[in-house]
Amino acid sequence: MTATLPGHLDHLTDRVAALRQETAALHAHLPGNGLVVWTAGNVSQRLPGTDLFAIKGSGVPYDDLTADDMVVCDLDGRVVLGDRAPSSDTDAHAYVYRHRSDVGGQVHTHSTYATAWAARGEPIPCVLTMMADEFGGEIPVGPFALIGDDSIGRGIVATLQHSRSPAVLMQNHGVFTVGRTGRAAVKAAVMCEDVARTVHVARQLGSPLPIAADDVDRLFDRYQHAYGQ
Ligand SMILES: O=C(CO)[C@@H](O)[C@H](O)COP(=O)(O)O
Repeated sequence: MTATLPGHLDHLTDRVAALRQETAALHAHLPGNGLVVWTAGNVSQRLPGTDLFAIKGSGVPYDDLTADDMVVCDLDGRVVLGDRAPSSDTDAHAYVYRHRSDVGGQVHTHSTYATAWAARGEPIPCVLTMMADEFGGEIPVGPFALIGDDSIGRGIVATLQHSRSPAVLMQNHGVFTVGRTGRAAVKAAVMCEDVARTVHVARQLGSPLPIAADDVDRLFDRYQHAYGQ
């Protein structure tokens, strides 16, 4: 239990407080979009330019989440601030932050449709323009990994190395997403569930049509670089 930052990190006090507040607030999007039940899932965010990140305390109900329930850890997963035991996935998130300097936020959910694909170990094929836009191809499947150490993180990093997708379906487990910010990772988790559901329904009706690889590239490029304001 550490109620204040260690002395050498004193200068980060205000930024860490803001990070904990923002990370707590992002969690509301998970039950809000039907991506989790009870205490499943978590969000983390890196404090930019530092070796720190904030993550949900383990097993804390979403209704009760406040900034004080966000545990601040270093990139080895050691707690530097917080009264709670950190998320079961802390070592996994830490591994991803250590190996992906471009990642500023991560989300984990057990959202129903995407997790049903994970249970079968089947990637979601790129058959929707929205998938090309956000994921740049299929949503890949990572290996089965036990919970509690960095095994999940290793699977995430290894799988996403060969993909433009910010989401990976960890086999028999669920969805893990990465983003430049926590908000971007939340968006990827919301969109992952949406396309998982649509492609599932399409498969009940027939055979979804793949999108040609060069069209996937064009769609991805437009959405990533020209879409929006
Ligand atoms: O599935 C897992 C473990 O990967 C978690 O999502 C749990 O469902 C929630 O764990 P905490 O973050 O509350 O420890």
